Amino acid sequence: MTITEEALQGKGEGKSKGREKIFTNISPVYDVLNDALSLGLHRLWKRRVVSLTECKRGDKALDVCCGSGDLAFLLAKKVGASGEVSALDFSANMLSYALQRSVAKSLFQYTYFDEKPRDDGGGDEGGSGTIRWIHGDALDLPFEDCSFDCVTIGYGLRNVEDRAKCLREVHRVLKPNKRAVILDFNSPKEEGPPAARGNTRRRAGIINRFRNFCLDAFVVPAATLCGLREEYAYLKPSIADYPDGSTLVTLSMEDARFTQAEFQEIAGGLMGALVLRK
Ligand SMILES: C/C(=C\Cc1cc(O)c2ccccc2c1O)CCC[C@H](C)CCC[C@H](C)CCCC(C)C
Ligand SMILES: C[S@@+](CC[C@H](N)C(=O)[O-])C[C@H]1O[C@@H](n2cnc3c(N)ncnc32)[C@H](O)[C@@H]1O
Repeated sequence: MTITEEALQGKGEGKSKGREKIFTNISPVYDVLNDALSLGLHRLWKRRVVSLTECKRGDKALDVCCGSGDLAFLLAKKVGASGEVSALDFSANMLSYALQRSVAKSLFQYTYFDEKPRDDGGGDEGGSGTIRWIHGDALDLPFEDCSFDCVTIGYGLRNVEDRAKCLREVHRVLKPNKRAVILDFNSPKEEGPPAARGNTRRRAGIINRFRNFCLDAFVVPAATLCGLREEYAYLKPSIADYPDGSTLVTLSMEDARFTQAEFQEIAGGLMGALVLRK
């Protein structure tokens, strides 16, 4: 069974182990390939996610499926020194890269700026908030109910074994009337009566075909050069298996009991942000 087959069709523990293996294997090149293959645009998409959270200085933020920490670092700037970020992932390797980046960032701040850390307007005078890196499972968050002022998931909901359970956990740990924002690839569905949905179906087809062309022509070949063909080949079927925006909205409201849910397309429809309020 290939690593993709294990991750998508494995039974129980096997599926989870298969997915963990993918992210552990890609962790050394994850950031570099994301920057190269999205021409750095993924950073803008993540900034958009953090601004959609409405989180502010002094808040307590949670980044689930944090990986190498992109969203956690952005949240730390946003909440400032008086705030706090918890960043959780089930891959120890990904977390070790996040920690290395965290150390490098704090060294850089003090090495190049002899005065207090530069405030780029995102955080307090005193720089970024503290980040707690936690080795844990998105399906069983180790936090009390109503712990956080905002929650983010960047390219994680598609990868967890039980998306509804993950959404319920996010709802549980979020404070009332606060926001969770979930970023991932957009996977518009092309079915539906042709007459009623001509343009929508056509646009969905264009988005899906363009994305899959990029995955086949650039992403997987580049990953193959790094010896990670299988791991990146997982992207296409995992995106195809991911619900479209309206289905994610329905799942968030009806199963996870969010009071508000909205799906916002990003990057011309290639990506999407699910914006939820408890
Ligand atoms: C940050 C991005 C993807 C994160 C990501 C998520 C996963 O589930 C993976 C699973 C297995 C391996 C890797 C990942 C993974 O990296 C999005 C940007 C990086 C993408 C790899 C590049 C996608 C390119 C788009 C299809 C086309 C972009 C066109 C743009 C105009 C440049
Ligand atoms: C594509 S990476 C996203 C990393 C980061 N959020 C970003 O935006 O770049 C997906 C991450 O989800 C983590 N992950 C997948 N399933 C998980 C689970 N059940 N619990 C915790 N982390 C999980 C993986 O280990 C991986 O680091």
